[in-house]
Formats: sequence, C-alpha cells, structure tokens
Amino acid sequence: MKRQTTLHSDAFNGQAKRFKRNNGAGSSHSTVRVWTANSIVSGMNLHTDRVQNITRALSKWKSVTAQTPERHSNTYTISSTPFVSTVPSLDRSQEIVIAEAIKGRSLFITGSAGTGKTFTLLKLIRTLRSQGKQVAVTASTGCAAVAIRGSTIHSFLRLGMGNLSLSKARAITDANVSFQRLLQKTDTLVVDEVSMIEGHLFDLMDVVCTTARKCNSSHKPGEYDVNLCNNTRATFGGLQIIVCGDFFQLPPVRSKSSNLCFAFESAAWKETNLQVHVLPRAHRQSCNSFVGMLGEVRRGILSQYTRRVLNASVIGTRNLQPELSRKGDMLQFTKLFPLRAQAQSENMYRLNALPGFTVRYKSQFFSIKGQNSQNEFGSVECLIDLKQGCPVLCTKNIDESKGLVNGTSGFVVGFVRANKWNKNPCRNLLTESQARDLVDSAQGSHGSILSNHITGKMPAILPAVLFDNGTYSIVCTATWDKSDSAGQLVARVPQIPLILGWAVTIHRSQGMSLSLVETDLSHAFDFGQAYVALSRCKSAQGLRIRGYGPGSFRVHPKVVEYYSLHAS
Ligand SMILES: Nc1ncnc2c1ncn2[C@@H]1O[C@H](COP(=O)(O)OP(=O)(O)OP(=O)(O)O)[C@@H](O)[C@H]1O
Repeated sequence: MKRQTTLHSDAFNGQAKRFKRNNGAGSSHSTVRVWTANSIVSGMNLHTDRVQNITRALSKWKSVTAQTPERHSNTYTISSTPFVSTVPSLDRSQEIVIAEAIKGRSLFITGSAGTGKTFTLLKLIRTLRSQGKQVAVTASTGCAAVAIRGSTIHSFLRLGMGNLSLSKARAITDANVSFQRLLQKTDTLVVDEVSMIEGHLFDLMDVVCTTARKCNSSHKPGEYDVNLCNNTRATFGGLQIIVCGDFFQLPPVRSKSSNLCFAFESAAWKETNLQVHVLPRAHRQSCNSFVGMLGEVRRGILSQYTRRVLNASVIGTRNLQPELSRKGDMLQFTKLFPLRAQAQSENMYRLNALPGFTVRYKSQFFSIKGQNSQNEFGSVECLIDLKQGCPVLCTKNIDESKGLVNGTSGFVVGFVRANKWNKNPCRNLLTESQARDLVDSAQGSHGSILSNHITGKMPAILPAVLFDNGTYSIVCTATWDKSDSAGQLVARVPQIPLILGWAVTIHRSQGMSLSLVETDLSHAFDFGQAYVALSRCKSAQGLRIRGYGPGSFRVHPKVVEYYSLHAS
C-alpha cells in the first residue's frame, strides 16, 4: 500500500487526518495523511507575527503532495508542492561545446550570466572522465571551485598567492618530481570563473604546466616534446585547456595601486588559440525583457526602458507592484552586499534578534593525503548558526529534481532528532530542553547555543527547512570533496549545506540563482559587480534596489573591446 503525505493549506482544523482514497486509475486504496497549515505552525512554537507570516505562506499552497518520504543524498523530502522538474538537458550550443571538448579542442566557454556555463562545464567534466580522461578541475576562487567540486587554480598548480615570477615558478616546478608526474598524467585542465584570473597568473599557469610536462620554454609554439605534447601548440605543455567565465562579471581581486590586467591580455592566452563558444540562451531568467535589460546592464549601456524598470525596483516601496509588496512582507529577500563585513553583520544582527535557541554546526576537515588545508574550502563555513525561523540558502545542489540547488531559499521551520525524520516533522520539532539533551550546550549572549560537531557522521540534530519552491526537507550533512586530476578523493569537509539567507556578498552570490534579491548598487565598487548582483535574480518582479548611481554600471573598456573582436 502506498502512503502519501498531503498538506492542505485550506483546512485549518489543526488535525492530521487519515482517510482512504481511490488511487487514480487503479482500484487500490492508499492511506493519505493530511497536514494542515495550522498543524504545521502549531507545532512550531514561534512568535505570533512569525506564525502569521508562515501561515499566510503556507495558505498560498493549494495542495501539497509528495510520496512517502524519500531519502536523497543529503535531504529527506517529507512533502513538497507538485514541483515539476527534471534534471535539465543540454541546449544545442551546450551540446556543441561538449562535442568540441570530446575532440580534444581547447575552449573558452563564455556568455551572459545564467546561460549555463557552469552547468555545461559540469556535464563536460563528467563526459571526459567517463571516457577515461584525467581532468583537473579548478576555478579562480574557493566558492567557484566548490561549485564544480574542484580546487582553486592556486592550490592545484602550487602558485601560492599567484605573485611568483615566471622564473621562480619554473624553478619550483622543476624541483617537484611528483607534481610533474601529476601534470604529465593530466589530459585536461578546466578553469572556471576565468574573469577573476589576472593576466600574470594565466602566464604562470602556462609556465608551470609547460615546465612540469617537460615541454620547451613557454610562449614558443612548435618547440615541445611530441611524446608528451600531442596537441599542435606548446602552451600549457600540450594540455587541453577549457576555461569558462564571463569577463563582464567580476574582475580579478587586486590592490588599489595595481593595474587591471585580464587573462585575455596575457601572452599565454593569445598563443593558446582557444576556440571561443558564446552560449546564447539565458536559462536562469525566463522573461525576455528582463534578459534584455540584464544584457544592457552587462554592457553598461542602459536604455530608457531599462532605466524605468530599474527605477521601478528602487525602494521606498511605493514603486513596488502591490502584489510584490504583499509578498515582500512575508517572503525573504536575500540582500547582496559588496563587502563581506556588511553581509556578516546583517546576518548576525538579524539572527540575534530572533527569539529561541541557536543550533550550531561545526565542521571537521579531513585530508586523505595530508597536504591539503581547510583554507582551500574557503567558501565552506566552519561554523553555521541557525535558529527556528531564520531564512537560509542552499550552498550546494542538494537535489536538482526537487529544485534544491545552490541558491534555493527557504526558512528553518525547526529542528528534529536525526533519527526521527520519518515522523511528521512538525510534531517532532525539538524543544530547547530536548535539543540540549542531545548535544553540547553553552550560554551565548543571545540565548543557548547548542553545538553539533560534524565529523562525517550525521549530526544529532537536523534542521527542517521549508524551501520557497514548496519542498519541505530535513537537511542532512553534505560533503565538499577535493579530488586529484584522476578524480581520486584527497580531502573532504562535511557541513550542513545551508547558510543564513538574510544577506550574502555579491562575490559569494556568483553562480547562485535567487528568486528575491535586494541590493544597494550605490556602493558597488568594482567592474561587473552590479551586473552580478542583478543577474542572480530570476525575474524583475523579484528585484529590489536600494539605490544606484552613475558609477554603478561600470564596464571595463578592454572587456568591451575583447568581446567585440573575439566573442560577439
Ligand atoms: N540546458 C539547460 N536547461 C535548463 N536549465 C539550465 C540549462 N543550462 C543551465 N540551466 C540552469 O540555469 C541556471 C544557471 O546556470 P549556470 O549557473 O550554469 O549559468 P552560468 O552561465 O554559469 O551563470 P553565471 O555566469 O551567473 O555563474 C542553473 O539553475 C542551471 O541549472
């Protein structure tokens, strides 16, 4: 007999009912459990205004149906809206990219935000590995590396801070035989978010690969050992190079005094003869006029129409559409800040203001081969504090088929005992004293802090999260892995794949898809920052702008020139 769990928003009697139901075409009966909005909320022990908000959010749902609780890699889905989603398939231009990669071509995959560059890259890596290729997966930043399950380019190529001279990098590589072997075995080097790689760093990458693979000096095409370098060029020691990113997005982090030099200006880039693929189709946003508007922001040339749309998103809320104003009262806008300190202080301020106890998740780093450090997982928070009622964002693709991907937002309904997930989670939410019996507790300045130490096993207490797409999940530990180029695990960090969702930095938001975004562009200080912030949002209706000024939409002229010549 099949059991279904149904959440009825319009039945406010607070009772969980059981009844028999004819199961569609077949004649078998199934037991259906009905949870009402009130039964969920009454189990939550929240403040009245929060209860009202949540009750209203829940009452938006018509009827929420899910199968018997399913176990996924790191969630147990208890109930969900009829969220119809399949794992997306590649579009035509994404397929072409993969076909070219299979042929062994070196590629630059680019395109506007949300055109599926990273999505394509992940499929490409899987495809090449399934063909027996050794693929080294790297990215310019820790966040971007985590998103594609790779390392930072700095750590993979032993580049330190990336400011070595070319001759020093050559000497260090010459002295490290095991590192040379690693690179000699590698077939493909993948680099995501290349816009944040500085020109000198790109040349360093070339020198290190060329030296390690015993090819002749860099930047001299034609002089290389044909046994190792089976491509028709010398750069990167004959490795297949696949770089991905959008130079209209964030540029390299640099000191105020240094000149901005993009990767495409480097000698190695110019000599590598990368095949350029511009992905044309926006997948993050579905509304053409919003996609068009973002296209103008990307190039820093705003039409009257775009200015009108931006102005309509600027708050004081009087310009917001009435429906959005109402939604805004109960749904959580994610604030995107240019600076990390701004995002952290907003999150801590809001968390401390929430009543109730804090559940803390402390992660424990594991290095399989001993030479990695937790710093390489820079974007995975060691400490995550959550409270009942706090908004959260997924930091990982937990279950794409349920829409739980990096950036999906929701809020913590409460906490459950890890081994009690299959009961009605709303009736089994832990009280503070129950929770205190399960984990270490201490008194913080804003109430109790209950600490879970995550050592690879399931923590004792798990958060129950209601995601904005209607999926209701107990979120379990996820792991962030670092592999070598053969795909062998070398280091791992387990952590709850959630962060506080009141605010994140624009840098951290890169790669995310968000439904409701609030940002203050008047403080955007770098090229592409405003574009990254706005392009996280799936629709113009979900956008709130605190302000913007004449300098908010700066685009570097060298980027405009590069794209007009090579990637239009
Ligand atoms: N072919 C596709 N069909 C459906 N959805 C897709 C497809 N390709 C990508 N997506 C979805 O579009 C969203 C954006 O994809 P992705 O993050 O890869 O874009 P991106 O170009 O790397 O964006 P950004 O430059 O902002 O980091 C993701 O939710 C992804 O799952």
